Amino acid sequence: MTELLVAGGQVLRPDTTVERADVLVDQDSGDILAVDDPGELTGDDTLDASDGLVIPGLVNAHTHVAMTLLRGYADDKPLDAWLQEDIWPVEAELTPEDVRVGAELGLVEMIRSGTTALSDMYFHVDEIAAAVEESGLRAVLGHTAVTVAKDEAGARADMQASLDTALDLDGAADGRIKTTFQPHSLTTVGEEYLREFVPEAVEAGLPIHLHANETTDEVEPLVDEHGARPLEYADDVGLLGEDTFLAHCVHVDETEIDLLAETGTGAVHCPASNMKLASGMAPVQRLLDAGVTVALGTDGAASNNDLDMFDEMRDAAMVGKLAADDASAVPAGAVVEMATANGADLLGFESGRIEAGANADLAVLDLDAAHLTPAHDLVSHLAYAARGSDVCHTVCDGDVLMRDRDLTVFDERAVRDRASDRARALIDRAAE
Ligand SMILES: N[C@@H](CCSC[C@H]1O[C@@H](n2cnc3c(=O)[nH]cnc32)[C@H](O)[C@@H]1O)C(=O)O
Ligand SMILES: [Zn+2]
Repeated sequence: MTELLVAGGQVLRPDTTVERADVLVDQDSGDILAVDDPGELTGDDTLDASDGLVIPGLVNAHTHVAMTLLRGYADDKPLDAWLQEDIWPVEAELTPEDVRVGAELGLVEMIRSGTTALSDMYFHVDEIAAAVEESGLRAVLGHTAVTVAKDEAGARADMQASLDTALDLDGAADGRIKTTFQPHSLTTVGEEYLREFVPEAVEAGLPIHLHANETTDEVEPLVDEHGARPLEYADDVGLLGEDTFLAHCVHVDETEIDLLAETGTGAVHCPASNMKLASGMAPVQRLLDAGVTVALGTDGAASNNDLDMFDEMRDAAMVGKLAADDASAVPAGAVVEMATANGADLLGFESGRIEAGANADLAVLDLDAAHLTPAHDLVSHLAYAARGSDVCHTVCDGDVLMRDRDLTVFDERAVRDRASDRARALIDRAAE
């Protein structure tokens, strides 16, 4: 057994208190063996956490990781126009190789900013899985199905591809990859396809991930068509339940919040994307008060425009207060839980907590910085003052993926060069 000691630091515990402790990791099983007082534990190798804060690896519970290639390509537009006029035409030109390097770029960015698990929605998923396998990170992947603007055969094939991908890839990369069945949203997948395929996914035991209630444009047509709120319709077609998590949930009313709580459906809040596309402000404190598990996601890099979960925590706390008109809403501890334990719970991973028996997925922040001085409250710093670039070490499944800011996986320079070249060629192709 090879044991790694994360030594000399302060540690964020599952109850969001911080204490001086060492963390012992079993690198073979990828689990945390023990958390104990400084100096009590010994290991074969040491990761120096002095001047550091050891936190669970952050969980990005909703993203489109390969969209890094479109970062800064189309800004300052609302969701519908942004997707239809800019994003979808370019995505139609994406090759498997593009998706591979876009994913690699996003995963590099995640490792650099202390994210160790992601939930992704995209296509050419084999390429994303290969990149995740190489990265050492943990991920929930899936093929996203869209049926609007497709003939019946094309629509059914896309839904079937979502089912097949989820069944085939589950458990890949030694169990670091899990999967979800992914209808894109309640307005981009037709009712007949949901009624046909959702029961199959549930029967197969597949978790489900989709976009829901992101903009008012997604709510009103459904209310007109079904005479019910979107999440009542989602419940009617069998989409809600403990194995489902919904991205966004911006425009949800009290009935829908209760429905999420009653069915145990999770919500992934994406504050930066919601602000940038002017989608609206999710009622996060009301969701939390109702007992809904709320996690955090960056969404794709084209609507954020980075994959830094520290920004997301800060944005969630800020816009949560504004939405509730209450400065005590969505406090620091709540956003830290959203970005760690809640995300892990929705994704179905034993991570998100620094405790014996949990996955050894963690990040160490260097606290020796002007913007983190003084240190009245390190949980406050995590939510409001820290940045992804403060992360000095990242560990996932017991493996050190970044040590002293040097990546041990990927040739970062080569990934960035290839991503820049492919992004440029992609935009040129789309313009032809
Ligand atoms: N475009 C493909 C499949 C969709 S993959 C997932 C999609 O979600 C898109 N996406 C990214 N951010 C958002 C968002 O905030 N809301 C809805 N879709 C988004 C993303 O660009 C990507 O096209 C098809 O038509 O078959
Ligand atoms: Zn999205």
